[in-house]
Amino acid sequence: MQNTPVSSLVGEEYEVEVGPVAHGGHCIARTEGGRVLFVRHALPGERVRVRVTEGEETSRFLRADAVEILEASKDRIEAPCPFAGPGKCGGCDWQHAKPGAQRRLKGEVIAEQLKRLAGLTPEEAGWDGTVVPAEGDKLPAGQVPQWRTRVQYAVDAEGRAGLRKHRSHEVEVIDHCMIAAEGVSELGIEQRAWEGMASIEAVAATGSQDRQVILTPRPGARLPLVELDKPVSVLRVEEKDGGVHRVHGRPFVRERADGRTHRVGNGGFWQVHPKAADTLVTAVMQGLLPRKGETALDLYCGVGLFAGALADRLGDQGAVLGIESGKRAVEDARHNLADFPRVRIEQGKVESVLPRTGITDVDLIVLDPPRAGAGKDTVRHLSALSARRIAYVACDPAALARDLAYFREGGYRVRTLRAFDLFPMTHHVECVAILEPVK
Ligand SMILES: C[S@@+](CC[C@H](N)C(=O)[O-])C[C@H]1O[C@@H](n2cnc3c(N)ncnc32)[C@H](O)[C@@H]1O
Repeated sequence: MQNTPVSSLVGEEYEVEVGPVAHGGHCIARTEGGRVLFVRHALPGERVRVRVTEGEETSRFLRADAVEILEASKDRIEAPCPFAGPGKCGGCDWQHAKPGAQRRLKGEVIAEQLKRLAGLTPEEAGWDGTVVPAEGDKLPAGQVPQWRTRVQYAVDAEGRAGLRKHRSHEVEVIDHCMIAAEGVSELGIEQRAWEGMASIEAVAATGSQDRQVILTPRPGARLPLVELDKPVSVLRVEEKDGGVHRVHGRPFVRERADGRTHRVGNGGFWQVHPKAADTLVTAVMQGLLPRKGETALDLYCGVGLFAGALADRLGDQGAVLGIESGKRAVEDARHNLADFPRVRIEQGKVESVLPRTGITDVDLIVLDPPRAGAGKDTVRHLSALSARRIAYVACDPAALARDLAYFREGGYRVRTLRAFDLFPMTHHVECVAILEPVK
């Protein structure tokens, strides 16, 4: 009895010309019959043989991997990582592209999203079209930046650590992740057996020696005795409800950015690239140009990265309100910003807390929402607060472009946009847009 539906096209092969890059780490191609393919492991302009990985006769598009390169792009290189490639680790999308080409591809995706969803050209967005590498990431050919300070490993049924395959629960067992920061690699997660664990997150803080391992056991499994060579704190996560418990050591790590130390507890959010927090604070402050005594909002504030940077610059007469949904992140933000009496952090969702604050005007706004963006209602609310400038920090160019269109309806235009390659080898990219009211 065959499980695969008769109409499945998985495993079918086609020879195709690869078209432009699309959001999500793949390129667009068409079969001779005109069927749209999202092709991974290919580059624009190449001629390749693809094998379908997802899709049926009736699907609007098919997903496929380039399994043979018939005519290669000049941007192609041999993937430096042995675990990258069709059917293997899903963590990196552009291992097979030269670093400069990776940034160009990300730039093309941003430009396409801006055009399609916000009707903006790069010039209209005040963007020079470049995606800038983080300081220190321009390396000689063949070398890969070791930037991932937080790595989420999956564990297979035999207790071996690895990374998930693309759009799959299957684990690609690895002995080393090339993009992991040295502090993460030194923990040797891949060299140990992790029976009974579902996943392991390894964290190497920036600017302190704090290291943390966060274990999620499978239901009923016992925790392994974690004896790593370095002093490492260990947390345990309940798989069913996400509750986090301290096993030993501190329940937080200390991250340095913008000349301050930030406590980040229970595996809460912190920028992953070691240069990201400083890069983004600099871009936001250069865009907002805060003045002494101004008032500001830091929305989706995490442990208070931008709220602290703003409070520092607004001085004793200024005031900052941060809003963050994570309970533990709010506790950390309040701790991190305790030396600023005129900073307040509210816990809850921006969309429900912001209307309750009764705030009717503010000088500056920073928003750094999760991948889904802020959405129409929140943007409409923000547009009515008469802010002199707004900084929008975005990890998803599609959500950014959608929200920029809402801001335009609210009377704001993009003054400048900058893009940073804070996730080398993957398709992810970070943008900072600075908005101001249309005069
Ligand atoms: C991209 S992170 C930014 C954190 C912080 N700005 C930083 O750079 O460290 C987004 C944050 O928004 C929080 N969050 C997600 N949805 C939210 C919502 N609807 N309202 C408030 N906070 C939310 C998450 O818990 C996370 O801390």
